[in-house]
Amino acid sequence: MLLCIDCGNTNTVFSVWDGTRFLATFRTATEWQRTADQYWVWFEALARHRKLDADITDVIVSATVPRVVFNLRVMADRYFGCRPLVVGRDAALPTPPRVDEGTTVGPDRLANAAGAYDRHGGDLVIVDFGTATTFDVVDADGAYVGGAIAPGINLSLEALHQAAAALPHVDITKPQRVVGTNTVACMQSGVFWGYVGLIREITTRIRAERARPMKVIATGGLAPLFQQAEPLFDAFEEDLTMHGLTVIHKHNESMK
Ligand SMILES: Nc1ncnc2c1ncn2[C@@H]1O[C@H](COP(=O)(O)OP(=O)(O)OP(=O)(O)O)[C@@H](O)[C@H]1O
Ligand SMILES: CC(C)(CO)[C@@H](O)C(=O)NCCC(=O)O
Ligand SMILES: [K+]
Repeated sequence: MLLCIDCGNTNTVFSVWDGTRFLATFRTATEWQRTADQYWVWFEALARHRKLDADITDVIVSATVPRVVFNLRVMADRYFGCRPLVVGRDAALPTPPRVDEGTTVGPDRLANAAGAYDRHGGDLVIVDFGTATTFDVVDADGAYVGGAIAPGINLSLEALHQAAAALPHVDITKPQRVVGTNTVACMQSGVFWGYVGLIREITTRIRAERARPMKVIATGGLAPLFQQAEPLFDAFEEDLTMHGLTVIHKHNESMK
């Protein structure tokens, strides 16, 4: 079985893929100091709790935090007896990205592109609501060809709180009104409706710049909240990055 690891700047997610479906998904905060043994103790305890009979033979990693790769490699070697495929380092992609020379595209964006192309074909914009909100553009042949990076929603709210003494910590929600009548409502309005505008503007401009119809695919925990307010996306894929990792793994297997 394949263990897919998506290490974001905020959260690290382990998903076990049996070749047809994901049997289990476990989430933990990303901490670059975590050792191979710590990962394994955490994973093994949850797997046992879920009575997961997972014989992991392969590991694939997307790490937006480069420092975690070393310990994940040690974990794969020590506990699963395998050498992991690391996206952006030793994993071949179904279609290589077309970006400026010397640019290192985030591995999560490359996985998103591979996963979305597999499910929807080409000419896509993927909107991923993580630590950052990323827009990934996928060409007709499945290549990642660029996009946009905006601050993430929780990051924007946190930045307000950090920088302004009178602004509290606030969680995102869809406000009833645009005109807030208290501090929290004002902050939620600014970030929520500001984001609706940001998403609409960037997807509209990408479509215009590329002068062709493009499907907009959303992923990440906060996507449904925005779709509720306005039809911004053509589809929502909960597990897009993970699905992309299985696609990249399969491609590498087929080349052996
Ligand atoms: N209504 C909500 N309010 C606040 N947070 C939410 C809400 N719904 C989902 N979330 C959070 O959104 C996050 C979605 O995770 P996702 O994997 O998309 O990105 P992330 O883990 O935050 O970022 P990264 O992948 O960059 O580490 C989860 O941490 C989840 O708890
Ligand atoms: C933009 C993030 C932080 C989103 O997780 C990640 O994809 C990343 O670190 N990217 C590197 C830069 C780039 O993708 O162009
Ligand atoms: K993510």
